[in-house]
Amino acid sequence: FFSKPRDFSLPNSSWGPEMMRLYEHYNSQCEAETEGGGKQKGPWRRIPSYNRSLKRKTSFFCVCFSGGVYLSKLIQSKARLFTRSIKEAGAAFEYVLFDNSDAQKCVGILQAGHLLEGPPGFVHGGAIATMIDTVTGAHAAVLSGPVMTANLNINYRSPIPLGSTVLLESSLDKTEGRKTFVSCQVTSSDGATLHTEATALFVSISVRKILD
Ligand SMILES: CCCCC/C=C\C/C=C\C/C=C\C/C=C\CCCC(=O)SCCNC(=O)CCNC(=O)[C@H](O)C(C)(C)COP(=O)(O)OP(=O)(O)OC[C@H]1O[C@@H](n2cnc3c(N)ncnc32)[C@H](O)[C@@H]1OP(=O)(O)O
Repeated sequence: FFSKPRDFSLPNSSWGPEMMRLYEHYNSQCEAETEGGGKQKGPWRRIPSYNRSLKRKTSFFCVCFSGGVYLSKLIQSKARLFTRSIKEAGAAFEYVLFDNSDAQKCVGILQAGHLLEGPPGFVHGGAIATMIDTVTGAHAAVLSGPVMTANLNINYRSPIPLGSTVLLESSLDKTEGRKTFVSCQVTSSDGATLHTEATALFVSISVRKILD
């Protein structure tokens, strides 16, 4: 029943204690206290959830060759960001991203819901890849503006139990012209278990070129 864009990165009733603990840990560092007792910007910044609001124009190609204006418009009007497409709170991807521009790092806190099952009791590898793409992609976009994933290389080290909360940490490796290289580690919420490691390459794009 949401007619307006909503910020999905804020706590809801499905968030468990570990999700809340990590959220508070980073959120409390979004503001720092000055010597005079006032408030100033802290090292971390919460990234509000991205709500798709682009309207594409219907091209001549769409009208004539790919299902017509109706299908094209219908699909576009229903389009939603994949990771925010399941409405039941806690059922799939519950996550929040924080960015630290001085450290050139971005973290994602993920609580993996029951619809993300792969092997019985564990999170699907594609869902893990989706979240790595999301955290590294948002990080690259913060650093370099509009980008697309050109390469994503993942090593799955230990399975992620369904329902658990994990931390995804993205670090900038280097930028070279239009290319932004980042690395990502997925660990258990206490940092004791390394679940997944990845490297990713993002290439800067012209949004106008893609939409046209
Ligand atoms: C409408 C788009 C809006 C974009 C909005 C952006 C940000 C929005 C903000 C926040 C969003 C928040 C959350 C979003 C959530 C998650 C992010 C999801 C991201 C994705 O899920 S996105 C979908 C999957 N993604 C694709 O669907 C890409 C298909 N692909 C292409 O669209 C082209 O392939 C492209 C554009 C990548 C490059 O094409 P191009 O023509 O612009 O550039 P070109 O080919 O010349 O490459 C330039 C230099 O990159 C090197 N290079 C290229 N590819 C390489 C590779 N694979 N390995 C090693 N090097 C590579 C070349 O070797 C050259 O290097 P050099 O300059 O040194 O010669």
